[in-house]
Amino acid sequence: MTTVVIRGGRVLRPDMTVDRADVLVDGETGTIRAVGDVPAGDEVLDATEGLVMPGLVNAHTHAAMTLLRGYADDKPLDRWLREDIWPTEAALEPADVRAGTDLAMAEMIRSGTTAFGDMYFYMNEVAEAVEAAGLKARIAHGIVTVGKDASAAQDDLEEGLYIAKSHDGTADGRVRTAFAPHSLTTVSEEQLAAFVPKARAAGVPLHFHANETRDEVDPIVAERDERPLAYADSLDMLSQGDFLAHGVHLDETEMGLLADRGTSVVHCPASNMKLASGMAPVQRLLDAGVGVALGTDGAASNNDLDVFDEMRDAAMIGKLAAGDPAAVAAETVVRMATEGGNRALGFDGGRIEEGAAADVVVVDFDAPRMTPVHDYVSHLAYAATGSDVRHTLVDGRVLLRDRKLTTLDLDAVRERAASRAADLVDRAG
Ligand SMILES: CSC[C@H]1O[C@@H](n2cnc3c(O)ncnc32)[C@H](O)[C@@H]1O
Ligand SMILES: [Zn+2]
Repeated sequence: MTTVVIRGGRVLRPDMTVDRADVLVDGETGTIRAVGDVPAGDEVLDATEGLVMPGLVNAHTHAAMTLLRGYADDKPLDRWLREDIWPTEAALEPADVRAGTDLAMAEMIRSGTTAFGDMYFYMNEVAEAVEAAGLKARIAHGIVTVGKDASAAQDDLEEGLYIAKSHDGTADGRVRTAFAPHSLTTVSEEQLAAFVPKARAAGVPLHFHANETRDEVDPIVAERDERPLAYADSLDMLSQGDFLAHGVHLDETEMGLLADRGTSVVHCPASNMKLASGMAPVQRLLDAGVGVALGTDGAASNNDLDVFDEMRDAAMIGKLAAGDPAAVAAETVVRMATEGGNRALGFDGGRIEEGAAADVVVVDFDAPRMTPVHDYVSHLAYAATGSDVRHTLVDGRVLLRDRKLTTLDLDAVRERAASRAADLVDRAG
């Protein structure tokens, strides 16, 4: 099957207008061949009462944390990580990560995500899982050296570099990589100074958590008498193509630095709310010219991987943070979830137009929740959920057809994930 016609629906154009059009995608080249009156294809997908739009991008997650969904809730970040998450993750095995990642991808494909940014452990398994499921991902081994002896820390840093070098461009270019020190407080200055240049030499971007909580920012300022992103910049950690997660507590100078350097911020509104980390200054970031994408963060701090929810949350909390209902408007969050995510991860999706990557979803507009339709973009931002997604395609390949996964066996994936999660929690004691 090389060409697919998506027939009978409306199309969300790059300028955010909507009109009646069919779309022809080419599974050989992975691109959109035509939009409008299109010739016949090898396969037809029905889009009646649907909207054809660019696939959503979940630009910051820890996919296999689906195994820890609902395991520990209602604590602030630092206590949640130290008391619950890190002790349990210490018992992770490679097969857990495969099972949790498969579950995450099933959830993401079903809710219209076509690419994700992942930072976790056992990333050889993640690369294999992404290749098999057909999604796109920029993956990275997450490096935490705090609390480790010198040799274990060195191994962790080397593993981060090895994963970045060995998987980049695999799966026909669907798997890309990054170098991912977990944060500015969990990897030391000496280690960052030694390894960031190696990542630069390897030509991979950086992905790290930054400015997430006051408890993380204040000690950096107290110890160094400089803001976290000034410190990161001094270590060459802010470049074009790099992306940092959260960016909640930022001052104007840091926002200017991000804009100047071309570093994206992945806004994670649900995780920031659940952990009470704070309200990111999203409209101010956009006004400063910073690229902003959306991420769910891991399923343990969200607790789902639905980027539609993230759009709605981003719009709602963005207005609250700005004290302005016009801030972070519907069109803005749709752009953040599509173009912004692709830009942050360095993929070429995000537009329904001839020649663009065929990362495409069809969203049903026939649910009571979506009726009437005065404004399609309004519904995408404020009313739709992942359960409204009918079809998902990546590089022109159908991964969800009429709500049924084509590359993952959902029952088997759920069963394996539930069983590995139970064993993991037992092992962790
Ligand atoms: C070293 S792999 C990634 C690491 O990050 C942890 N994590 C999950 N959510 C967050 C968050 O919001 N801030 C910081 N770190 C987070 C995850 O459990 C892994 O240990
Ligand atoms: Zn995270």
